[in-house]
Amino acid sequence: MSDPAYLSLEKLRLSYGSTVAVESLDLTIGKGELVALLGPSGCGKTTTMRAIAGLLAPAGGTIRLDGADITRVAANRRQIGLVFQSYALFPHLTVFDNVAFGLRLKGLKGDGLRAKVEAGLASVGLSAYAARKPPELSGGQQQRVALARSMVMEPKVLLLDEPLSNLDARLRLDMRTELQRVQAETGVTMIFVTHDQAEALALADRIVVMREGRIEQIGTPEEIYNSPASRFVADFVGFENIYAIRDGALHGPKGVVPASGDLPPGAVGLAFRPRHVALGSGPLAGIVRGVSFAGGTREYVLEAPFGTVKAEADASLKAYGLGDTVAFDLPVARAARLERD
Ligand SMILES: Nc1ncnc2c1ncn2[C@@H]1O[C@H](COP(=O)(O)OP(=O)(O)OP(=O)(O)O)[C@@H](O)[C@H]1O
Repeated sequence: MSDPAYLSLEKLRLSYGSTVAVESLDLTIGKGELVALLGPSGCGKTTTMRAIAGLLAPAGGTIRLDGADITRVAANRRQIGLVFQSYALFPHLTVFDNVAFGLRLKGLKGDGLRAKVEAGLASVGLSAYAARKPPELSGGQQQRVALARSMVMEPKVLLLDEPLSNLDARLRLDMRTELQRVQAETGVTMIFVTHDQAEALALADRIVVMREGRIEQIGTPEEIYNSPASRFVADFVGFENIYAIRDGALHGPKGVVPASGDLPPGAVGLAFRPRHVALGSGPLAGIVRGVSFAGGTREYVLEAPFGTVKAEADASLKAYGLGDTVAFDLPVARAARLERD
């Protein structure tokens, strides 16, 4: 990464009238990085993107891009591209003319314009569709046109708001690959917003988890997935069994959890993914209250004295039925340790 502080947000405060949406956000993004803003609805992701784009004036703080303070620079002079859902394509213009639109505004025409548009369409695999109009394209193709339309402007940063949310599962995968390829080929810095942890984990170099207008944790997908710092992040990334540590003991909703192993000093809790639960043997026992087949695995809901436990086992292993009593273990060594609530 050539510039580790290519885009920086410093003590950014964003509000709508008297409603404060983002409190005091500090974030540094490197040139060429692909960063995901991840968090539940209302946590301030879109508001942050709007401020970076220049569509919302900050109530406080500074935004710097490529060495310049752009906090008060107009949106159209920031060299920041947007692929927002609300930025729909022009339905009456061809794909070519949609992609050419911004370039024409900049005064480009003739062969120079044609070459740029063709290269843009080629980069998203849509060269053969130049003469079509958006209503004659699939949702995924339309999204790729929107991506090409932004990319031909050679932005310093490309912002994408929920880029995959309108696509079905198959197209989502294609578009993920497409985004990664475009990013690798052009080296453009990308920030995208999502509330889907799988999307963030699959695409991003770094994930910024947001909660109520603040940053909760920043890390690589591996760090966020394996070592959530707080109960909030653990819950958000699929740790189904989260227990608090109090007075030297692990507590579930209905009582003490007799997990095996020493509790880590300083932690406020432990989080186990369903697959961290060792099923079939161990000092604990639970009654199967739910079972579902998930292809490669079976997922169980167990009723234990300290509360419900979600467990997962390889589908090739012995299957348990509703009402069966199953021995299990919660090995502390497999759990994520939570530093904060
Ligand atoms: N135009 C507005 N006027 C007043 N408050 C707003 C406005 N837009 C957003 N908010 C508030 O600001 C906070 C952050 O909203 P924001 O849209 O940034 O969340 P988000 O994380 O992008 O959510 P989602 O995933 O639902 O899009 C919310 O509490 C929201 O109610």
